[in-house]
Amino acid sequence: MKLKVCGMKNENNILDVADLNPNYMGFIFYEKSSRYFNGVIPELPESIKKIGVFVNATFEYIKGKVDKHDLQGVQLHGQETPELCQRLKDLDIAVIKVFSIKNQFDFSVLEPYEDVCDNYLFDTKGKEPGGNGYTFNWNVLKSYPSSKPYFLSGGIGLNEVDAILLFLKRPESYLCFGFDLNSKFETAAGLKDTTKLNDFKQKLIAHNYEF
Ligand SMILES: O=C(O)c1ccccc1NCC(=O)[C@H](O)[C@H](O)COP(=O)(O)O
Repeated sequence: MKLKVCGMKNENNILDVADLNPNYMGFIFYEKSSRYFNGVIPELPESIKKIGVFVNATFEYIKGKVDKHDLQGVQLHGQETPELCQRLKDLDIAVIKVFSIKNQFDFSVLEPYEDVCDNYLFDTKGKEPGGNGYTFNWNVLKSYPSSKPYFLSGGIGLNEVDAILLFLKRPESYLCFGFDLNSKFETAAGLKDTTKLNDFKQKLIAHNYEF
């Protein structure tokens, strides 16, 4: 299992979260977000991939942030085209394309992205392009047609652990390779509660899921 902690903002907090050794940390480069990242990312262990989160940004803007912060991947939350994904993939970084879901989803929209991104991330459709803080109907993923591993995201918190354990037993979850955690683990926008994050990880480890 992979753990991604998204919406990091504060340098000391980034280092504290790094001690939990998540597989990915997300930095939001979307100015309208309360988690907008405008700082310097401290040196992190190589095992933690730095992911930049963007919403309908241009190639030039994204590349600028990739170069400046030495990002290993990007997560695209808007209506980014397959062509843009391909250009970003050509930079030799991971491309995660996000699709937002509520109660239903037309999976045919994934088709043009199959060869141009590494993973999908399924988030909750809401007022904001991300960080809405509530879950979507995971039953929708029963008809997931792709063989690409995906992240489950959207409103995941400690209260969701039991539902996650049930979800992971279902056949459609075998391509779920990680969880993206954000607002449910915050004490303030962009400030993560390491105790809660650790509890989440340990609860899954206690059920024999490895990170
Ligand atoms: O978190 C934000 O403020 C945000 C704003 C705009 C685009 C993406 C954003 N977050 C990206 C994420 O990966 C979040 O972790 C994901 O949307 C789930 O957030 P939450 O529902 O708070 O768990």
